[in-house]
Amino acid sequence: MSGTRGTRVLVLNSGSSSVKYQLLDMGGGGRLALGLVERIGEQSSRLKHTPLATGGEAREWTGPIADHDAALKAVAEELARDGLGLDSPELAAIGHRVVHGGQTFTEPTVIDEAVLAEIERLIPVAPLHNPANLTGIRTARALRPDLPQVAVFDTAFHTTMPESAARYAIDVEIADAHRIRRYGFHGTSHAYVSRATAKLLGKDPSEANVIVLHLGNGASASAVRGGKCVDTSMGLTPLEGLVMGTRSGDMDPAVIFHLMRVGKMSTDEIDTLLNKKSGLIGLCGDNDMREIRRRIDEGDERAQLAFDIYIHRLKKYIGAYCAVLGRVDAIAFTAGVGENAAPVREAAVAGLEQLGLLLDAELNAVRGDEPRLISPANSRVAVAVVPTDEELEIATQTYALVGEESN
Ligand SMILES: Nc1ncnc2c1ncn2[C@@H]1O[C@H](COP(=O)(O)OP(=O)(O)O)[C@@H](O)[C@H]1O
Ligand SMILES: CC(=O)OP(=O)(O)O
Ligand SMILES: [Mg+2]
Repeated sequence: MSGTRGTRVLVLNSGSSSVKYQLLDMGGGGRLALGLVERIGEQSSRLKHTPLATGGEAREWTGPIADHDAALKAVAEELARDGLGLDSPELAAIGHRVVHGGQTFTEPTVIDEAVLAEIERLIPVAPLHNPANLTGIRTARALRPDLPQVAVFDTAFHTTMPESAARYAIDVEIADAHRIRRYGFHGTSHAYVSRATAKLLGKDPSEANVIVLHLGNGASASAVRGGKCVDTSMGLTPLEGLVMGTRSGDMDPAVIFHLMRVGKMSTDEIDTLLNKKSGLIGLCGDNDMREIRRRIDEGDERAQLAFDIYIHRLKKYIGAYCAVLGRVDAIAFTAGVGENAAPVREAAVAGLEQLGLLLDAELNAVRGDEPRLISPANSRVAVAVVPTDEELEIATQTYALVGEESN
């Protein structure tokens, strides 16, 4: 069976309300198709599918897509229209992004019932993500029960964090009994981007110290020393750290007791408040950085305040990780905001000359899909924009594992 397997890998990156996907030929054919389903669960769900293999035009439609199961079936239909359907014998495996792997999963893992049960057990510590990941896996398994399905965990890259960074300063027995520690997320992106940044500097990853700022809807920073993560901003769950689209990031935990005792809010209400109604959307009503910048240009003070709080937090993490690493070779901006929002990069680095960080305004304004430097030659620390590619990284890890297993 394995000898007849093809070389294609379908990657599914299921977010809380979206699915990003890519079909790649790992035998040298590159990307065959990619796309995105967003606003799942709303009336105006949107699917955008780009059939790269056939050189066809991107197809786009909007309409209600109820859940991740329906989203994946819609994706399968689009792929089938291009002759790239999930029934293809050329498909070697399906790779899934899984956000929380706890301490159990430190490597890409072929999914079986026991793996599914563990991902399900971890739902309380990734409430926005693991349920969507599970639905994606179950639907994909139903469509192709014969194919290996591989989970690639966001948490895996962060398992090298020393105990001094991974532990909270709480009672050790209680922490261990409940497996409370800092796991970190977006690890596939931090791994890919830190390596790509080293390459941009002409260094081997084992020689480069890099701060990666992954700024998407969820956002996290990591300190990577010689290719290994030594600290990251997310913790037990993807709620800690930076200000995000809808999540608060760092806060005095006593805010929660106060909301319970004085605000009379329930645990679930507070959970929803901090995960879905905080961050940029809580501060100004918008979580899309494009919209926030547009409002700032019109003089909107709430949008300006949200932006300032977002930048203040980001700066604190840059400073902290300079201290953690001691020597920093580069800072890399990535993900939707990091790759596209020049004003965010400019504001985050402004005033950090003492830390060796300079920005070239003209380079910062250039748009592009390739990794690029945005600092002048005399900047002691290089500042870079390095587009992430979680799907490619997941495909690479999936194919390596499936190839290994079939030998
Ligand atoms: N041109 C742009 N300028 C500013 N922000 C942008 C731009 N394009 C995308 N973004 C931001 O990127 C975010 C999505 O980033 P992405 O990495 O795709 O997030 P996720 O994977 O978490 O859904 C959007 O919410 C938006 O704020
Ligand atoms: C872990 C996490 O926050 O992921 P995302 O940015 O996709 O929401
Ligand atoms: Mg993302």
